Amino acid sequence: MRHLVLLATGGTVATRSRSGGRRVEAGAADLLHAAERVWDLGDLRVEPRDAQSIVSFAATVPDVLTLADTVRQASSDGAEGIVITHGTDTLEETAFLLALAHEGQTPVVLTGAQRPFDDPATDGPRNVAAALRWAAAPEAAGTGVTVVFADQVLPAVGVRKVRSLELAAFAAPGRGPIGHVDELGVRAHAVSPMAPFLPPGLTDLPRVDVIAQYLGADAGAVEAAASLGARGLVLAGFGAGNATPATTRACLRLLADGMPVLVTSRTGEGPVAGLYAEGGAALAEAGAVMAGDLSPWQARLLLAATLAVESEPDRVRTHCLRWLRGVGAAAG
Ligand SMILES: NC(=O)C[C@H](N)C(=O)O
Repeated sequence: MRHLVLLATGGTVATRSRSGGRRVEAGAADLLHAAERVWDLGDLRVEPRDAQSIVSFAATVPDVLTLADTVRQASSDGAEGIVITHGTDTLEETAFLLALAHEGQTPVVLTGAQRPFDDPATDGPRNVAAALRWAAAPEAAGTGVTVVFADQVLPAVGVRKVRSLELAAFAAPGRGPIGHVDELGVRAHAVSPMAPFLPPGLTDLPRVDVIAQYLGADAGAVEAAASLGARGLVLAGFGAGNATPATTRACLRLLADGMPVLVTSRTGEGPVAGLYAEGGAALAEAGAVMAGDLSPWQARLLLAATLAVESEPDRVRTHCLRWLRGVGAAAG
């Protein structure tokens, strides 16, 4: 009988509707009971554990680093699969950070819900049942951190919340789904990439700010980030990775001073490249890292995690590039 751990952290999947708005009230045991009513999980031994009890828009990097340690503990306690229930708002960031920390073959699977626990048509129990099924499947071994939602299995790297209220809330554009779990059972299509490097015991990560690009954006956000002590910047750039002339100039100044800059796209799908003079090409030429198809939010965590293990600018750059190539996000 497979031994799984179900770690509850909160999120809509665990909320009930109250007068002031939704509140996290259901724990891991409640979520497990509800999942057992969807599919017979009798061939699994699932141990419910309450890790946190928050909505995910209130979660912090230290919360996720603590969760990474909880996952390590569950794994060393002998869990053969770990399912984490989580709010959907920042699930893509938690999944990514856990992937940077996760080693070994034990599958770690995140799931959640778009509708509350007490909604008569809630999607939570089916998502949790599917996540447990996937975590127990031999196909999941070695796939690292994945997200199971609305019958799809998605890789941690590249996963994004793409719909605010619809049940199929997540996608991994250009990368997934890597499997499905439904009435037919578990079907795996490919294996998620994994390149962990985050050491245990970290309690926080260095500050990295995301700089949004929009029509006529000036240098203010870049300058503010630097003066607030950011150790690195991520540009949520236009198109294939461009920024306004003012933003580009401000970034070039910081790059010259040794501040690492990662470039992403605000479009939602596809890689970035240094194509335009005085835009992405100028940034790339000055040493900015084109962060492949990563979202600004996942690129921010890649840079922050890198800064936790490297400080010299060239080494930070090389480390990010190697990692991006390793997961197929950047051109080799
Ligand atoms: N569907 C959800 O879980 C959204 C919720 N606000 C959360 O992230 O906790």
